[in-house]
Amino acid sequence: MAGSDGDAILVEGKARPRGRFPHVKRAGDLVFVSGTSSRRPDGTFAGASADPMGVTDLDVREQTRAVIENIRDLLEAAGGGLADVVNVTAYLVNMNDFGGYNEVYGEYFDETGPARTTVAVHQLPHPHLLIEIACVAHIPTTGEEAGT
Ligand SMILES: N/C(=C\C=C\C(=O)O)C(=O)O
Repeated sequence: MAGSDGDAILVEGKARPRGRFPHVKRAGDLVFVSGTSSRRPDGTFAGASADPMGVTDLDVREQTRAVIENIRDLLEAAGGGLADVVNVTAYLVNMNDFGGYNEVYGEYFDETGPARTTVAVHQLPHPHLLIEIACVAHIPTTGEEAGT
């Protein structure tokens, strides 16, 4: 954990938030994960490349996998994991990517897993992004967090 102010956590080794918000915020036994992309700590994106002419190659499957793996890391910093996720909100810039996204999603979660909502949005905070996911996890506190 890079920093923690009360129940707000910035996770060391992960891409820094692009604004003044934490990666993760705990509220009681619920842990809220900020919208997360496939961004790496160096600012590049898994599932996105561009040639010198600016022609892009964007892969929703690779981006979806990287997003979920990033979320896994954030949840582990909060003492939990993907199995604790109870709600997912996924933002796609193009519903034509739904199939690829849904396929990779199904490798991580099934009908016993979190509730899910998927919507298309006009834009995400970088033109190479096809997907961003925010989620909520149920991770009961152990008491150690409060120093008890
Ligand atoms: N969650 C937000 C941006 C995330 C960007 C990223 O993970 O690359 C936000 O601006 O609210």
